[in-house]
Parts: sequence; structure tokens; C-alpha cells
Amino acid sequence: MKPMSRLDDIPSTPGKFKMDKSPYFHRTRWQSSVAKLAFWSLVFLGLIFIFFYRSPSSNPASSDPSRRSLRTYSWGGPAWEKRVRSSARVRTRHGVSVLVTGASGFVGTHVSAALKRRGDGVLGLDNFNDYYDPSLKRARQALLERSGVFVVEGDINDAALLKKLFEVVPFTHVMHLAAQAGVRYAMENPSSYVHSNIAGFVNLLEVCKSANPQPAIVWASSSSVYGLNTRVPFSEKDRTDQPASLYAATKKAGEEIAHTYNHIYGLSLTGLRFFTVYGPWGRPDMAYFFFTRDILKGKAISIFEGANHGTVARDFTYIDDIVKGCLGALDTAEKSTGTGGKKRGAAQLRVFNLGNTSPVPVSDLVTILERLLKVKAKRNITKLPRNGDVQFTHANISSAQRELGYKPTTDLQTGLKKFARWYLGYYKGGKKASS
Ligand SMILES: O=C(O)[C@H]1O[C@H](OP(=O)(O)OP(=O)(O)OC[C@H]2O[C@@H](n3ccc(=O)[nH]c3=O)[C@H](O)[C@@H]2O)[C@H](O)[C@@H](O)[C@H]1O
Repeated sequence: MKPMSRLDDIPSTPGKFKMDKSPYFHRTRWQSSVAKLAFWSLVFLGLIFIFFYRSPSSNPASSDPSRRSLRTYSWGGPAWEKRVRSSARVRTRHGVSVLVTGASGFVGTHVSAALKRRGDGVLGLDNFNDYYDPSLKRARQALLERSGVFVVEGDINDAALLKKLFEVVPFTHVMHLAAQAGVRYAMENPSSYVHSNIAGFVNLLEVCKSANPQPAIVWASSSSVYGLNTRVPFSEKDRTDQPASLYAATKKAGEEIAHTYNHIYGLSLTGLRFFTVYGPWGRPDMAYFFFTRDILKGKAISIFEGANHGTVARDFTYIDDIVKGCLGALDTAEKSTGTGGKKRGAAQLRVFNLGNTSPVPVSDLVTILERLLKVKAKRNITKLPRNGDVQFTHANISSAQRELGYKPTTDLQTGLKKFARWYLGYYKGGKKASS
């Protein structure tokens, strides 16, 4: 049998008039087939080009050196949008739909879970950076996933992503918890604070101001804004213009930026000054957390003291109390007043202390941990380093009590007991190292 030529490979349509196989017809059929092939190849290449050019995941950061610190994340597409919509769907009559930034962080995870439990729509956003062990963030993400909260992987500096999220879901609220935290790390990596706490916050507000409807925003400020203030307990009316660390300065800047966006665009904004939040699923960079790890390992810990052996103390606040404060702030947040980026009237602007209003010396915290872990700590008493730490914090919470119904109920002993139980379970009795 004569082998089939390439042209013979192209099937003829059955039942149609068959052309004469003259050499002339052979040439025309061949030419038209090549033309068809070329045409479809061009269409295919064109589609690939359009897809990559317009794809939201092709982050411009890679070509812009000033934003090189942004990682590229993959997002978008019908399946992704479906997950976003489903996670943000409100399941009760008076529920709200909340975008939680920093959702795989310590406070973010607890707040997202609490909102979901009561039937609100919740969508998380987190960049999973490696400031501390990202596997802990992944474990929190898995926890949220199981309760129906989808955490989108992305950065608050990514305007295209934020716009897309608001296109897909008309969020009524934003709980903004994504930030570069930690007082001492600000001396090591100052630009990370500017990137997240200033540039990222402004980017988020820019998108919120243009969203229709504009969401109400509740966000995390910090007790550190009180800086060198010596009046105790710290009241929202006290001076906050003497920050002792760059971290504090960026949080204070956030409060001023919030004022601007409220004033110009009518965004409803509530800042919450958190006081040394602790508890299960906490942050490994915080003292109570790494003290626990080091005590269990038999490693010495440094306990800071002020000048003339002055006590260093913190108004340690348990996570469940903080969550109640966050929900109270969301529930009492009034609507933003702007539309299409224009203010239509005065909007709410608030700031609240969320503390425990019962400071405890750091040395007492260590004594509680020793009892709970049944291990004696190797204590090194050292002078409070000049790296941004302040000697004392103490919250006046009367304003949050009055306006948000905030009432902390967990003392340090009770809260640390819950933390230690979680820690020992999560790190397999302390044998698996935490970082
Ligand atoms: O309220 C806040 O706004 C901040 O709270 C938290 O900061 P801090 O109150 O400084 O907590 P944390 O580091 O746990 O130190 C606790 C105590 O241990 C002392 N401390 C610390 C380290 C050490 O080696 N020895 C020591 O004595 C230290 O001097 C301090 O007295 C958050 O990290 C921060 O992100 C921000 O949210």
C-alpha cells in the first residue's frame, strides 16, 4: 500500500464533493492548509500573549526595582473567584462580610475564626512572609480552612489584587491586621516596617476609598505609640508624639494617615491600640513565647530591668479578650460616607486602647511559666537595651468599655495556662523545636 502523504492525513468531510486530484488541486489544498495552520497558530500565540499580559498574577513588582521586595503570587481565575465568594458569603441575616488582612497571623486567625463562627462572611489575606516560622502561619491557615475561611495569598501592597477582591465581593468591613510587628526587629530591618505599616496601609486605604460601597475599616495600632509618655494608665488623650521605636513611629504614622483618609474621603476608621497580646497560636518573636521555648530547652533567658533595678512590666492582654474588642469595634463601626472616591459627609474616626488594665512585671511572668512548665528558668537579669523597648505599659480602657462593651476577663495566670497547654501540644511536649 502506498504510504499516505501528509496532505492525505487531513480528513475529507464525508459526503462532500471530492475534488479532482490534479497537481493543481494538490497545490491549492496544500497552500490553504498551511495558511489555516499559520492562522490558528497566530490565534493561539495571540491568546497566550493576552493571557500573560493581562493576568493579574503577573506582578509589575518584578520590573520595578523600588518594589522588588514584593513576591509574586498566583491568584485569579473562575475557581479562585468562586472560593473567594463562598468564603465571604454571609450566613446570617444581620451578618457582615469582612476582608481580614494578616489572617494567618496570630490575632488575624483568632478574629477570622470568631467572625466565621457567628455567621459572618470572612475572606483572609496574608503574604506568609518569613519574619517568623511560616509553618506556624500555614498551620493557622489550615485551621481556618477547616472552618470555611479561605486565606488568599498576597500582599497588601498589591493594588491589582485588592481591587480584584473588591470587584468580586462588596465587603462591608475590613479588619486590617497585616503588619510588620515586633519592637526590637525594627533596628534590624527598618524598611520592612515602612513597606507594610505605611506603604501597605496607604495602598489598602486607596483601594477602600475607591470601592463602592466603601467599607468601614478597623485596624491594629499599638500600645507602643505611647512611647516615652509617663502618665499612667495610658489614656487615648495622652501624648503619642514621642515614639521609642521605628515600629511605634510607623503605627503612629498609621493613625495620622487614618485621619487623612477619614477627612478627605469619608472612610470610617477605627484604630485599636493592642497591649502585648498573648495566647495559643501566638507569635514566636514575643517574650512569653520564646521564654517558654528556652526554659524547656534549659537555655538561659534575659529578663530586662530598668535603671536603678526598676521593674519592667507589661499590660499583657489575652487573645480572647482582644478578639471581643475587635468584634465590638466592627459591630459599632458606622458606614463610610464617601462614594467613588468622594466624601459625602463626616465619617466616624476612633481610636481605642485594648489592654488588660493590670500590668505584670516580666519577672512574674517567668515565675508563672516556671510553675506551668514545671521547669526552673535560668534567669539572666540584664539592663533594658536601648532598642525601642519601653519600661512600662498600662491601659486605661474606659473608652473601649463604654463604646465597644469591651471587658477583659482573663488574668495572666489563666491565659498563660491555656498558652502552655497549646504550646506543649503543638510542639509535642516541647520536644519539637519552635523557632
Ligand atoms: O503592645 C504592643 O503594641 C506591642 O506588644 C509587643 O511588644 P512588647 O510589649 O515589647 O512584647 P515582647 O516583645 O513580648 O516583650 C514583653 C516584655 O518582655 C521584655 N523582654 C523581652 C525580651 C527579652 O529577651 N527579655 C525581656 O525581658 C520586654 O522588655 C517587655 O517588657 C509586640 O511584640 C509588639 O508587636 C506590639 O504589638
